[in-house]
Amino acid sequence: MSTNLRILLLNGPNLNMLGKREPQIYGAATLPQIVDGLIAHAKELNATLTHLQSNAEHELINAIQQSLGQQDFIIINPGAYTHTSVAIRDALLAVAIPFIEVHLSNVHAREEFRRHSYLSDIAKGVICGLGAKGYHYALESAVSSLSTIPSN
Ligand SMILES: O=C1C[C@@](O)(C(=O)O)C[C@@H](O)[C@@H]1O
Repeated sequence: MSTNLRILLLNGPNLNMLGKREPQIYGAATLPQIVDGLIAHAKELNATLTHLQSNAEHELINAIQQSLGQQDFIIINPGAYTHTSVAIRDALLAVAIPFIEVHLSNVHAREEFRRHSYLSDIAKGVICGLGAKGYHYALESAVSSLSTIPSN
């Protein structure tokens, strides 16, 4: 397996409130607990995981832009920006880094407005409704897809 795959994990608005925020929907784990588990998992898979959570759309966009040439894959839970942000879609299209969209909750089993995503049709894949495990499945999928790309 190749080494040093670089994966950027982005979490959007209100995901810093995990653990306190509607735990019946989003679970009891805090974001630091989830991220620590993912960093450890990434290490086992010979990947480096960098994380940013932001409540500000422009910070997420800046992080996506700065990923060009620096990151091999993006795992993103855009939070509510999923349903509103043409700008995050455009940033992901601009850098053309493959990404997986993750949601803790099953957005299709909730309010109607959560069913539309500005990102899903350009994502490599979408995982929703599986709680924090969804991030781990995304990580495994990212590493396995990157590891099958032949290197020179
Ligand atoms: O903030 C969030 C979290 C979410 O992305 C999820 O992880 O289930 C689903 C979004 O609809 C919501 O706005």
